[in-house]
Amino acid sequence: MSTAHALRLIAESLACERGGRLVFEDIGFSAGAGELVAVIGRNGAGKSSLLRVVAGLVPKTSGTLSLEGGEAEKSAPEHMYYCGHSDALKPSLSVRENLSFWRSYYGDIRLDIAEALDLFAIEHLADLPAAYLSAGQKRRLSLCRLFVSWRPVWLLDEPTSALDVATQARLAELMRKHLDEGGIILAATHGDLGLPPSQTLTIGGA
Ligand SMILES: Nc1ncnc2c1ncn2[C@@H]1O[C@H](COP(=O)(O)OP(=O)(O)OP(=O)(O)O)[C@@H](O)[C@H]1O
Repeated sequence: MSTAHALRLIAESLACERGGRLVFEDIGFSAGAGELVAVIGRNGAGKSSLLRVVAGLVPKTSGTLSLEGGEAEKSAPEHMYYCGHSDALKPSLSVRENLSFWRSYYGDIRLDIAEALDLFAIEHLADLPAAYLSAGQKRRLSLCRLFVSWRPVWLLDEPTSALDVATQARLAELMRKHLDEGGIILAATHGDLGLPPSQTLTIGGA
């Protein structure tokens, strides 16, 4: 956790093609520890694609990406959590089992399962199969993953979608805490994240 204070995520002249079509080009940013970058733009502009490129899930067509100040033995994506539109839950596993899976997958254990579920007030749902959760409950569970293990860079794709107003405020509070601890957040959004971004990156000319 201590290395995070020297962290800097730098992207230069990034371009991305999907399905043989150029989605964006010449995208750059530099985000240091404690910074929130809001990624904005119209539907289909490439916000999700950018987050997926940064996470190493989609190849960049050109440009450079680097993470300075990370742990030498880890790759850049190993410093990152990617929370996409789909909540990445296994429907037949219980809420607790889903979170346990991610906790052992990510390592660097931080909170226990009950503590993490409690952050988003879903501890009472721990034994329910994920398939039975409402959309907002699924999103809450997906966000709990951020807290079971420590990863300094959070890539959040419309993190407030499906969340009620109180839970959006809770997420903003927890994002603030992560930034105060030296984390970096890139969040694609069409709305208000509940805390002011350090910088705004517009994809596709909005
Ligand atoms: N797997 C894929 N294969 C081909 N094209 C894709 C693929 N995924 C996304 N695209 C295309 O890439 C473009 C950018 O999509 P992306 O999801 O990154 O946009 P976005 O800015 O996040 O949109 P939204 O605001 O609607 O979520 C779209 O035109 C989309 O159709």
